[in-house]
Amino acid sequence: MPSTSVLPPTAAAPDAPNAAPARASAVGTSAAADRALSEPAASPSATRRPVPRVLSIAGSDPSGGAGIQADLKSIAAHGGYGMAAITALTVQNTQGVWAVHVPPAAFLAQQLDALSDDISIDAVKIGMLGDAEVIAAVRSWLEKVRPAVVVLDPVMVATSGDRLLQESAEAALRGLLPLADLITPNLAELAMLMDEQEADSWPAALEQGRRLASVTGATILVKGGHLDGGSCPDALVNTGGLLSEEVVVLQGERVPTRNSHGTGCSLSSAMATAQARLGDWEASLRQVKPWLTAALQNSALLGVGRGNGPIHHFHHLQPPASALGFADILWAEAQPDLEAIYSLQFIRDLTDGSLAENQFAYYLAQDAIYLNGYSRVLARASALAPTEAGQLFWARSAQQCLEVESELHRTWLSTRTVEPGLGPVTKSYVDHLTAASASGSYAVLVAAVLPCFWLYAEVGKTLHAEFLASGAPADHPYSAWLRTYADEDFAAATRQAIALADDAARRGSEDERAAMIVAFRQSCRFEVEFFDAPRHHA
Ligand SMILES: Nc1ncnc2c1ncn2[C@@H]1O[C@H](COP(=O)(O)OP(=O)(O)O)[C@@H](O)[C@H]1O
Ligand SMILES: Cc1ncc(COP(=O)(O)OP(=O)(O)O)c(N)n1
Repeated sequence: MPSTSVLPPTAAAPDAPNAAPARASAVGTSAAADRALSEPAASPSATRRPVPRVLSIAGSDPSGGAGIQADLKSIAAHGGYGMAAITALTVQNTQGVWAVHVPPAAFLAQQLDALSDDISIDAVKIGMLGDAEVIAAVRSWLEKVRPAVVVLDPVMVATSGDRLLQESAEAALRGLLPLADLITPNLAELAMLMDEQEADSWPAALEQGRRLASVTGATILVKGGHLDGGSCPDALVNTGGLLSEEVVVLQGERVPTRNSHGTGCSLSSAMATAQARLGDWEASLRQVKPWLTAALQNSALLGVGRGNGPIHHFHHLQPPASALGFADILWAEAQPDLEAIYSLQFIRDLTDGSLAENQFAYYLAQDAIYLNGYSRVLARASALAPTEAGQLFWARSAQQCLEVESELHRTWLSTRTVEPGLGPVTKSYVDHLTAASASGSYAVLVAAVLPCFWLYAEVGKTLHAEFLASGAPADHPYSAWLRTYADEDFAAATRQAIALADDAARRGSEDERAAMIVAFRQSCRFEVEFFDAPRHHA
């Protein structure tokens, strides 16, 4: 920990108007390098507040995972009072950024002045800036109103690959760096700020971080999110003696999830808030990193979007994932696909009875082919099951599949004319299940076969309820089929399959559980495609 004797006096009294000490103006000046010693930014005692007032100057992400929206959640999750001045509006969801609109910089300047004229700001987090004019507006405000904690996340390109800062503004962003106390670049941003190649290893990243710390005088948070491998370290680097050592590394495990949308935004605003409360960067990172890891671990519970989903900022207000069954996590993962199924034309037409007969016939024929392959895979699950109850359940289910297949041919398909061929979606789905059965992992196999029980039962229950709610019209062409969805035996079998998956997850390793989620998600995706296939291939 830094001794208080090396720390300078307070930059601004907690309730006094924000003061504006002189700051170095460009990267690479010796004044900038000296700053860490002469005026290390966070002046602990004065900035420590039970509920710090934290301003985020960043872009808006309407999907709520990154930008201002993530910052406000992150600030609140760390006990701060959040404020937001919006630099840019994005058209964005979990799959990418589709457009960016940057309002006039003068309007942002007005917002910033209105805030600092009225409110003592304990910490500022700066995120997406968009263009050079916005950077200039933020810069002149920072030079005027110098909050005690300034965290700069040099947002340039989203994980999706979309640009969030005009290329022509990169030099202006470099010029802003010495005004920050903490800079939180990811590996690509770190390389760009140093005008060097991206680091290909953790030691190389730390070296690059050290160079950036030395030219800016700021503390650098080097992030390991984009590294390969099972670990995910972060490090604080300061060459001016602000930390207990020049480089302080915090090890961390990599969470096997693709829900990493907004991790950088959330981390930087959490650090700004924690620093305003604790006045110590190391203590702040020690508090923030485990929170972020848990927010990633619990992200599946949110079930937001079909791409890189957001993290769960308020996971600590809910039972932790470990207290929930693994099946709850799988169910959260399935929600986007379930929603996709309900919005399919095939499902809507089947429910209201307007579905073309050839599409229904194609669906039935593919179902029969699928059930045959599915039966073989269930038989394999029976062979691998660790308990007799599991062995019996999967064997019985395999047999029932063959019985339903033969019933389909005897009744539903006997009066219809359909091409008997194996459709592309059916083939891909069965191939995926067969690959899971060849993986040798019972847990992965059970996760792969589960959506066919679970999503089908859920969709069936909903469709049947809608059919009854519409008065169960006698002339509905698919009424007999919709009534089959009410089968209580299938619902009971589904409950048992879920319980067996839960049990398999409990017995499996961490890696196996991660592989279960991947296999389950893939099958959920195939469930959507299976219902959509008649529209394309009938
Ligand atoms: N899969 C993961 N598991 C654990 N921590 C992660 C994971 N992905 C990112 N992080 C953490 O999220 C934070 C943001 O890191 P990073 O992804 O490198 O930045 P950015 O979001 O700006 O691209 C860092 O603290 C990093 O360690
Ligand atoms: C409005 C907005 N600001 C920043 C980002 C980038 O967020 P970040 O946390 O750096 O990382 P990803 O979300 O790209 O993983 C954004 N997307 N939108």
